[in-house]
Amino acid sequence: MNVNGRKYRTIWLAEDGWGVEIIDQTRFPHAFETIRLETLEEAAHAIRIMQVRGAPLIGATAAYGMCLALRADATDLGLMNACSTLLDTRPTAVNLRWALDVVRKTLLPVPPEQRVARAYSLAERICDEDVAINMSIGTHGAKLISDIAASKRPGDPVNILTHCNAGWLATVDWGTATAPIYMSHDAGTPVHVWVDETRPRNQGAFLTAWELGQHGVPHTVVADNAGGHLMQHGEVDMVIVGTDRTTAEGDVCNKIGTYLKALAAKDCGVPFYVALPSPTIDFTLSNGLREIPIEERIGEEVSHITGLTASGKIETIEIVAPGSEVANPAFDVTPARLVTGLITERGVLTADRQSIAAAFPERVAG
Ligand SMILES: CSC[C@@H](O)[C@@H](O)C(=O)COP(=O)(O)O
Repeated sequence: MNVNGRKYRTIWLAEDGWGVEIIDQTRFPHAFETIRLETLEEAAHAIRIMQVRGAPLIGATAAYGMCLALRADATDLGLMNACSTLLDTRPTAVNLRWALDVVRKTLLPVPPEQRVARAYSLAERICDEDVAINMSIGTHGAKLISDIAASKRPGDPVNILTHCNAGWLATVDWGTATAPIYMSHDAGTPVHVWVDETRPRNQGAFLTAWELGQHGVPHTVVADNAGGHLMQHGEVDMVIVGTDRTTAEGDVCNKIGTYLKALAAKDCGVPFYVALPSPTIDFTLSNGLREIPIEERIGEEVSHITGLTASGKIETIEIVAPGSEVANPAFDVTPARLVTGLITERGVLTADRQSIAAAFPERVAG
C-alpha cells in the first residue's frame, strides 16, 4: 500500500538485514510511526499490546519474532521457549499457532547453527504467501462485487459493509476483506464502504477508515449499531468481514459484533461474505461456539477512549459511569448457517465441511 507516496508492507526487514520494522497501529489514525523490533520480548509485546494486530499480521510477526529469538538462543530449548512465549500473546487468531507450527516443525530437524538463516527465509516466505493469498481473495471477491454492480444502475456504487479492520493493516499487504474492495475500486467498479466504528478499540474508525482514505475509496464511518438499520433500508448490497479463526465446519470467529451483523444480514436478505485465507482455518475444531477461545481484554478499552482534542493533543478520557463494572469479550462466533460464502484464495466456498475440505485437502490431512 502507498502511504505518502511510499510503498509499504506492514512488516519488513530493516536495512541491516536482521531488525524487524513494523507500523505502530496504536498511534492511528493521528500518527504514522514505525518501530524497530530487535528481541523476542519486543515482538511478543508488539502483538500483546496490539501495535500489530489482525490475524495474518499476528502470524507474520510471530514468524519474525522467532528469528529474533533464535539470534539469541538457537538451541532446541530456546526454540521451544520462544514458541510458547509468542503463543501466549493472544489466544483467538489461529494464524499465530499456524505460523509457529510451520517454524517449529521446519527448524527442529535443522542444526542450531543454521536455524537463524532458515528462520529468516521462512518468515519472508510466510509474508510473501500472505500477500499472494490476499491478492487471490481480492480477485475472487471482486467478481462477486462486479456481479452486484451489473445488477445496479450504471454508475451506482456497490455498498459494502465491513466490521473491524480486515484490511491492509491486518495483513502483510492488501487485506482480506478489503482486497476485493481495493481491486474493484482500481478496476473502475464504483464501490462505497460502510465502516463499522468497531467499539471498543475502534479498528473501523481508526484503521479501516484511514486506509480506505489513503487508497481513495469512498467510505462512511457508522456507529456499530447502524448496520441493521442500513440493511433494512436497502443501503447495503453485501457484507464482507474478516476472520480470526474458522472451524472445519465453517463457523467464523471475528471481532465482537460480527455475529449481530450476520443476523441482520440474514433477516434482510443481504449476502454475508467472509474473506478467509487458508492459514485462518482451524481443522482441529468443529463447533466454533463451544471450542474457539475468546479473548477477554482489559476493561479500560471499554471504559476509556483515546482521541485528538481541539487543541491537537492526543488524550485518553473516561466515558463510563465511575464504579460500573465493564466486560470486554473481544470476539464472537458467527455460525456457518449465517454465512453466504467464504472468499478464499481458492475460490468462493460454501461454509460447510465438505466444501472447505475439498478446497484444502492437504490441510485436512496434515
Ligand atoms: C484479516 S484480519 C481478520 C481479523 O483478524 C480481523 O477482522 C479482526 O477481528 C482483528 O481483531 P484485532 O483484535 O484487531 O486483532
